Amino acid sequence: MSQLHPHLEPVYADVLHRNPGEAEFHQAVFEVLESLGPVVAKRPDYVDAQILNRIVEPERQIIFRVPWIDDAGVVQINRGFRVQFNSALGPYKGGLRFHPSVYLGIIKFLGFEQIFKNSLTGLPIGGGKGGSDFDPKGKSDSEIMRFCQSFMTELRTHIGQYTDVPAGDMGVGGRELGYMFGQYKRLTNEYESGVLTGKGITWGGSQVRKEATGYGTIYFLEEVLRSRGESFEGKRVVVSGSGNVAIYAIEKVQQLGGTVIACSDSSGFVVDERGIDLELVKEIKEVRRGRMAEYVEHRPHASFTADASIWTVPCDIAVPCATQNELDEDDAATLVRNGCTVVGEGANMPATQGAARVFAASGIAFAPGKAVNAGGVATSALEMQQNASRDSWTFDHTDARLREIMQGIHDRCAETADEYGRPGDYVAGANIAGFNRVADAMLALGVI
Ligand SMILES: NC(=O)C1=CN([C@@H]2O[C@H](COP(=O)(O)OP(=O)(O)OC[C@H]3O[C@@H](n4cnc5c(N)ncnc54)[C@H](O)[C@@H]3O)[C@@H](O)[C@H]2O)C=CC1
Ligand SMILES: O=C(O)CCC(=O)C(=O)O
Repeated sequence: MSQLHPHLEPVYADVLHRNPGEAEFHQAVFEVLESLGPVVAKRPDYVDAQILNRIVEPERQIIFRVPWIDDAGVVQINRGFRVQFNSALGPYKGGLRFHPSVYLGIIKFLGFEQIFKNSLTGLPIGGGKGGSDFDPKGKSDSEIMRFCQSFMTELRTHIGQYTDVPAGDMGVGGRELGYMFGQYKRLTNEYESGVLTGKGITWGGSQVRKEATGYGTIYFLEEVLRSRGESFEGKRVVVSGSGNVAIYAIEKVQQLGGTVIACSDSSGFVVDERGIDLELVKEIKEVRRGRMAEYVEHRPHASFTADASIWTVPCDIAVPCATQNELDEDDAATLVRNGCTVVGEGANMPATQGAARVFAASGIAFAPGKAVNAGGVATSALEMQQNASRDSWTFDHTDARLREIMQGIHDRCAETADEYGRPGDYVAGANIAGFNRVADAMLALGVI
């Protein structure tokens, strides 16, 4: 707490007191407050209007029962969540996560991050997040469908194109969104395309949404490299994870001339010095829904290592794209020692606070998830635009918009860091630029 500005210490103390046991939420709040000292010093009106105390309290938190019947005919019960965190800039917007680790603290950390991320896009979207402790691993298609239908039966009361627009996150992709949209349509008797994003192309989705978080991550890092007079050409890159974000981050690195030599899943990591065979990863993960260990059965020169850290693999650029707190202080020190010069968070909060401190002290470029991975939600906002105008843009047009948005986010972070006396500090730049836009809107809307 000693690193916080005196106006911010009581805000954080209150968060700890009011949200006991929610470690990830505490971490996400601390990381933002840590950057805001210069802002509160400059803007006493934010302090007077209690903007800080208000922004850390969700506008609404919904927790509900999700009963469903498994293939053996046994009734199962999961818990569903939707945290509608802040709607100063637009309807709540953020994904749904299905993972056994999900509890209120995870959803609140993700929803809190989403406020600033969505603000950074410059688009009219507020912040929210949801999900369930349902574990999709090993479930049949029919079980996934029954779960999604039950989840949506309750969620539908709380969402809508002008209210709250969910999308995918871990464990929620095109298949799950399809089942949820189908159930929403059935319950409401309306084809309200704008209620969910990440939809399939034939039923109201946008080109590039599937690729957007991964591509956007690499477009952001391309700008980081450009600002240092470098490019992806010839760079050795390590990408953790092998899900939606990781797969399309790998694809874009390869298109830009870099070599991704390692990727992972929760069981371990693969190293392929000839470059990861992305078609094989897509086949294993998107089609077979299998494990990364299967990779080496097809590429015997590659290696698979179970239960160890992927960050021991020497690289120029590290892109964590799996999950929160997957890269700790020791991993960060190893990366720096091995010559890594750029780290960009494709996942939400993958670096621990200790890791972030190591990166900051080492002077390497470290760019936070709320800026780097904002391309997913930005393209969701483009999907909402297309739905509202009953339009459908081409892949190239949408991709060009995404690239432009990511360049804008990069420049906004870099310029804000300069303006607040923290040149090169993408963490401070992202937190301050994201916060200021929301704070100004909250001031204008009065005490609500
Ligand atoms: N899907 C999206 O549009 C967006 C996702 N994100 C974030 O990106 C991250 C990944 O999300 P998705 O790719 O959508 O999920 P996903 O469910 O498609 O893939 C997650 C991948 O991470 C792996 N994984 C999980 N825990 C791991 C661990 N401890 N070590 C190594 N691998 C692990 C899984 O095996 C899987 O391959 C999450 O932090 C998510 O919140 C952020 C912005 C948008
Ligand atoms: O596309 C969206 O609405 C949300 C994506 C998301 O969950 C995220 O940015 O973490």
